[in-house]
Amino acid sequence: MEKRSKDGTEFRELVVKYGQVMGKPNISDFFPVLARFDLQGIQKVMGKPNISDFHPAISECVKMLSDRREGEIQRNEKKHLIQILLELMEQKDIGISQDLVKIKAILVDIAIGGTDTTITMVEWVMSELLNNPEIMSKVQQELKHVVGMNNIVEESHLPNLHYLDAVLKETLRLHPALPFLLPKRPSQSAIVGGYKIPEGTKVFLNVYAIHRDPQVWESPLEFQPERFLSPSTNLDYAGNNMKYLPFGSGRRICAGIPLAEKMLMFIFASLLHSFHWKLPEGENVDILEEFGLTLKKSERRVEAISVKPRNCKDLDTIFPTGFSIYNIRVRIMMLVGHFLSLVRSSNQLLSLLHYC
Ligand code: HEM
Repeated sequence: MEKRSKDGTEFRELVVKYGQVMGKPNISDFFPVLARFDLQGIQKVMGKPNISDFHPAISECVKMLSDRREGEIQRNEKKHLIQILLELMEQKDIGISQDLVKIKAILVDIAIGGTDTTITMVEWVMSELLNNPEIMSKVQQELKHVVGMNNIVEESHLPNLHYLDAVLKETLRLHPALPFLLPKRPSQSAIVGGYKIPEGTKVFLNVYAIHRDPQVWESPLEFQPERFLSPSTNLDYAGNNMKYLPFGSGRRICAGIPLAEKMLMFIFASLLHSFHWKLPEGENVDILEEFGLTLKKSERRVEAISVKPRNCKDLDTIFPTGFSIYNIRVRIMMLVGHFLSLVRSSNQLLSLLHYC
């Protein structure tokens, strides 16, 4: 247990370090001729900026599961994501070539793409709700109506939680987890808006600025979930409307949207259904941002008081009464693992891989 917790902490620090270095402006991107001098020491800090940083952790995971695979399948136990990937690796007729390096790359993509972004969004959503108690109370009213106070939140309730959905969308508008998306490099030169973008240029798209542009958003700096409830707005995460792109757009759009959406809905529906949350008297959550690939809160530790309105055994295990937002970060790692274990059929996974 102690080892797992140490490995988890190291892994999390690695993911954060990776994000910080990837997001740092690098003079070599503007003057590639300087790249070999590594003037800002970015290459040095990063070591080898590729997935080999993650190999020990991922390799150990793949080996552990590969060793246990046979026995578990025979005992008809539930298959794990990695087991399904390993099985796909052995099938030749599925139209996707898998090898261990690709499996590791997929796991690293999931680890980097799926954890820090989700954790960061949990912090922003909770901060906005704590600063806007009347909005939190509306979400709780909706939960009372849709779920009822004698039930626990189930997956089937999620599509009916329209106001919570609007709160998440509004938070992703004001605080997009990846404010410049992921950098792209065009394979051909192109002219965009009159500017020539030479082939191979590193391009960042400033979604943060688009989401706060007064020409396309009314009162853009105000937190107003209602703007996502109007049928005329009709904004989703599919990246079809260029004024709202929290998950990007086009062929490199986030591969984990259904998982991310469901996790955030489930987490907040559960947290707000079972607990009342408030800040100590007279305090506000600071919403200052920290620069990096992921848009983090600069002050992470927010002490919120959670008052449990009723006994809820399952949630007690994951979220004991009186924990702070900071503690949620640790718990999310558990939840991401839990949700990934829901991807059980190779068909589901195959369709995911086709999109990756
Ligand atoms: C709230 C949570 C999340 C947010 C806000 C988010 C956002 C994003 C964004 C903005 C991109 C870049 C898209 C672009 O550059 O056009 C991206 C890429 C990606 N995301 Fe997510 N993501 C989240 C959760 C997840 C999860 C849970 C997974 C998987 C388990 C995931 C997997 C990926 C992958 C693999 C990519 C790279 C896609 C590619 O380059 O083809 N993300 N995400």
